[in-house]
Amino acid sequence: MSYQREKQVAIQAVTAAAQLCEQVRQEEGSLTLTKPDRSPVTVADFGTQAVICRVLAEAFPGDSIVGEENSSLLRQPAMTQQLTGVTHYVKSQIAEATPETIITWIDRGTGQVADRYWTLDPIDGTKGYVRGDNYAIALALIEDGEVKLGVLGCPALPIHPNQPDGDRGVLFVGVKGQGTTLIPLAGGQPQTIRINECDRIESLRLVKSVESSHGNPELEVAITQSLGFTTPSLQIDSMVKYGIIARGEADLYIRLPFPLESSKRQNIWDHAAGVVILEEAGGRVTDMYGKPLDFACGTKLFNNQGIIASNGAIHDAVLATVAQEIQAPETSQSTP
Ligand SMILES: Nc1ncnc2c1ncn2[C@@H]1O[C@H](COP(=O)(O)O)[C@@H](O)[C@H]1OP(=O)(O)O
Ligand SMILES: [Mg+2]
Ligand SMILES: [Mg+2]
Ligand SMILES: [Mg+2]
Repeated sequence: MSYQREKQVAIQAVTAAAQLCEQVRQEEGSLTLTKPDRSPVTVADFGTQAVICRVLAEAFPGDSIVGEENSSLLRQPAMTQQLTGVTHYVKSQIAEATPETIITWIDRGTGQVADRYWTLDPIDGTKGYVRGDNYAIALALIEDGEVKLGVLGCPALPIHPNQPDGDRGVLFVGVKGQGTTLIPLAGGQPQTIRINECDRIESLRLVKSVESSHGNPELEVAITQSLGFTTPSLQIDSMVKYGIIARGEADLYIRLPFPLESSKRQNIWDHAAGVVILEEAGGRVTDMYGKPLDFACGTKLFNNQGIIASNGAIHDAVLATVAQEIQAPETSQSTP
């Protein structure tokens, strides 16, 4: 299958969502609400899920969508003002939107994992978004447990890695068997991207989270030291990290549980789009034991622990080092 129509619809949906997110960030004062699990969510997370689910539902009415958000917080009587805010921004993208249709569209994203389904993180890296830094809108299509298409909208990412103060706003688009392209969010020619082919250890670079509570940073640093990395790491929020490796700006992203034996598992929407984007650019993604990620078992990666995403060439060496380091008790229990 060429996935041509899926790709075109996903790009259209993510581009509209990126415009919404940037409009909210420019116009809103206080952005953050708190979900029952204490994690942050904003008017833009809800607006983005509404817009993307609406576009997908129109184009592919039979497809299930598994998204991060649902409307339960927004439907509470105390949230009327926030729902009005979401409606205002969604209307900029879809003129006929009403509070009622928006609730329906958001909850269109509470579907089940199926033989064919979409997974959506309307804003990945909400903390980065609120801080004014990087974030990603992440949409992926999965068939038979394999990611076939991934689109990552990265509105705050510089288009050219060597021009950090230049124009921003990038779409990464990966299609199984067809490679990965980078397209400026404002429009322009798709450009095929590849991972960094250089395997000189001293030039290799880790890309890591800004938020230290999201992984096991001391162990992650111990692994890169053991591998011999000397180039300072990049720090960037969200799944943008996958795109950064896919275009050769960094070589490795490690996300390990804390503590190591934690039963917590990663959400499918936090990785699916990044996996196909990086693999189609020449990279490799597995769990910390080298197993492929299993997107067929539910909303979380229940069959996988930890994530290793790399330029491919160093992957086996990284897995061997991870295996060594996780057996060293003094690093495995370190505080993040
Ligand atoms: N306390 C947490 N533990 C693990 N993951 C988290 C936590 N809080 C947020 N996340 C998720 O981690 C990812 C971003 O982390 P990072 O930028 O450090 O890579 C996002 O998917 C984010 O969810 P969200 O999509 O709600 O932003
Ligand atoms: Mg969240
Ligand atoms: Mg996320
Ligand atoms: Mg999110």
